[in-house]
Amino acid sequence: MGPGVDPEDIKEDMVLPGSNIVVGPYAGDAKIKEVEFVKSSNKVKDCPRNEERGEFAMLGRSNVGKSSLINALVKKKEVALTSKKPGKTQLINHFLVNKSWYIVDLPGYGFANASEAARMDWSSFTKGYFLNRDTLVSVLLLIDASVPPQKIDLDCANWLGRNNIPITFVFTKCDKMKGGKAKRPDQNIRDFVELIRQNYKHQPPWIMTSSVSGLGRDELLLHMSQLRNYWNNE
Ligand SMILES: Nc1nc2c(ncn2[C@@H]2O[C@H](COP(=O)(O)OP(=O)(O)OP(=O)(O)O)[C@@H](O)[C@H]2O)c(=O)[nH]1
Ligand SMILES: [Mg+2]
Repeated sequence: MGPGVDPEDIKEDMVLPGSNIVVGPYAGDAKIKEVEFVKSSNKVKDCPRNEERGEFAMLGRSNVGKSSLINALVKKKEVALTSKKPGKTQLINHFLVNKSWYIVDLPGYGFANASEAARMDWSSFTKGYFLNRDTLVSVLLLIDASVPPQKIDLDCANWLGRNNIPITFVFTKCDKMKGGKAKRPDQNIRDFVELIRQNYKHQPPWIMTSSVSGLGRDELLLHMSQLRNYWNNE
């Protein structure tokens, strides 16, 4: 999994630790020098318009850690607002990085006490975004590694796959090593990757992260740099 790399040429030291991502010729400057909040939109047609700027959308269950991951990537505490209570992010929020590309914080899906109407609303709203946003480089689909694979995440992954929307699985909360009966993150990830393998012809990239320990941060940024450079050169 890496743009511009022939699968036959992959050597072990080209694979980023804690992932299946291969570093290839498109990998480049991954540093974040500056980030600014641009705007919140409640419709796709209100989102910032600039055909040159690729963007990455943070998607995942409510509370999975989307806003926290954005803050970890940009190394700022409160760029994106976070909360213990699900449903914190309600709009499409654009953050401009290095004056050249966007990170997009989206509302989470599937929080337990959302009404049916609110759920329908979520899906038409965000589905519209995915289907109509030409500058989308990749969706980062965040998956909570501290719980076993959830149907709602697999449904979401399958919907994106069917619609040919590029996706990277980003496992979050990999620092959570609770004992007891709960399975550990590494086992949950293995289970999830196996389920994905059955549904995809080509395995999408996946990577382990933690916004608490910083695990996977630099690797994810490097991955995003090669997706971006590939997108820019297409
Ligand atoms: N242990 C641990 N906790 C995390 C991590 N990332 C996020 N959290 C916690 O999970 C909770 C939810 O984080 P958010 O970043 O607000 O989640 P979100 O996906 O943006 O949620 P919504 O905006 O409601 O969709 C917060 O209490 C975070 O502190 C992580 O890597 N490790
Ligand atoms: Mg959020």
